[in-house]
Amino acid sequence: MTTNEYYINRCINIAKNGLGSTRPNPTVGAIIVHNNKIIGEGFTSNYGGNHAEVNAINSVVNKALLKESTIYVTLEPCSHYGKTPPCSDLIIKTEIPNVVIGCIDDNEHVSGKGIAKLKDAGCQVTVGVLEKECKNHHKRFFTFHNKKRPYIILKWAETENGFLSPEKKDEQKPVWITTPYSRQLVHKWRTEEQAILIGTNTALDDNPSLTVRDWTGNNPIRIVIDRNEKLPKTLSIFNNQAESITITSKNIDFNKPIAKQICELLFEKQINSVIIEGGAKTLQTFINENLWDEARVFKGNINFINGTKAPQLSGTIISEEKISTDTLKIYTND
Ligand SMILES: NC(=O)C1=CN([C@@H]2O[C@H](COP(=O)(O)OP(=O)(O)OC[C@H]3O[C@@H](n4cnc5c(N)ncnc54)[C@H](OP(=O)(O)O)[C@@H]3O)[C@@H](O)[C@H]2O)C=CC1
Ligand SMILES: Nc1c(N[C@@H]2O[C@H](COP(=O)(O)O)[C@@H](O)[C@H]2O)[nH]c(=O)[nH]c1=O
Ligand SMILES: [Zn+2]
Repeated sequence: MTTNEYYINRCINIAKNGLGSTRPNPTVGAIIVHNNKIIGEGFTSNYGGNHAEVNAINSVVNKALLKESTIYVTLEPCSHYGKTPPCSDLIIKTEIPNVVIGCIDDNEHVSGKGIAKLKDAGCQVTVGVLEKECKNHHKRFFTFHNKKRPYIILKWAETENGFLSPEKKDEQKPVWITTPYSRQLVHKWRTEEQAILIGTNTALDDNPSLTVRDWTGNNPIRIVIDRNEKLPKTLSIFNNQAESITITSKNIDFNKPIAKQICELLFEKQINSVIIEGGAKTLQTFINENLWDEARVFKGNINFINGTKAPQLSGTIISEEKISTDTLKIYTND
């Protein structure tokens, strides 16, 4: 790893602290280095707050050192007035001479303009350090801007013999296939996404609340498919712990492919990521319409004799790990 890569990698790690609280804005990480020493760090504040560069610059105790420093940042510094003034202007004003950038911001308001501004002011700018890793870190933001839809994560838990739920259930709650450790990880994931979506049968059969209880962070917006508006408002998904949106035949046409229409609806609502937690029909609908980016599939070590079969998916496995007695495989769609 080169020195530049080492520092950009640090920016990515710092940025992860802001995942889920800056939405729909990207969660950027920035550090300031003077003579091979990190003198400032920052990540994007909650939506509407400071950008990462501002937080990093503010955190430097001896501001006189800025004139001899390098600022590292995962995404091109902004050049436009949004909720805050342009970061490229601040870098120029504070006279930081060197700027190292992970990837270009292809949002039409920025798209190279931040870099041009910095260069025009005489800054030494290096672009594309750990570009792939930075683009991956900003995957929600890039998918939203380039594909005009949210980043879509499919998630389910299946038994060793491939079932999501048993044929018969006595109670209106989930039958747990995975261990509490995996469930805690799922709650962490919920904090990282702007929305969570389930199908009608899951809402009725499991009565899930879809909130974050085993981790600290924001609850996602809960979205449920309810073609005929038959779901009782007493279900936990409609409680006041988080926002809920219902997708009915009033806002989409159920005679046409629905995943595409749901994506359009979420794009209109500025939702840049969604985790789809089932059931089988809903997950398979998004797979069949090829509207998914990542699938996180748990296999627990129990079996059901019969029941709802797990979805069928083909993708590339990018990681496989053991979580207690569960196996978690992550697929990407490429
Ligand atoms: N192990 C796990 O990870 C999970 C397990 N589950 C289990 O899965 C079971 C539910 O799965 P499943 O029955 O497949 O149900 P879903 O939750 O996917 O709901 C499917 C229903 O949604 C409505 N819908 C209408 N159009 C569509 C469409 N095009 N695509 C999808 N849904 C549409 C339909 O209801 P209508 O006909 O009324 O309009 C349909 O029957 C439950 O028993 C639950 O316990 C659920 C989530 C995760
Ligand atoms: N059964 C099962 C899962 N079920 C999923 O979790 C939802 C329950 O959410 P909540 O009410 O917030 O706890 C449920 O409706 C379904 O989407 N998830 C898993 O990781 N492992 C499991 O074994
Ligand atoms: Zn900015």
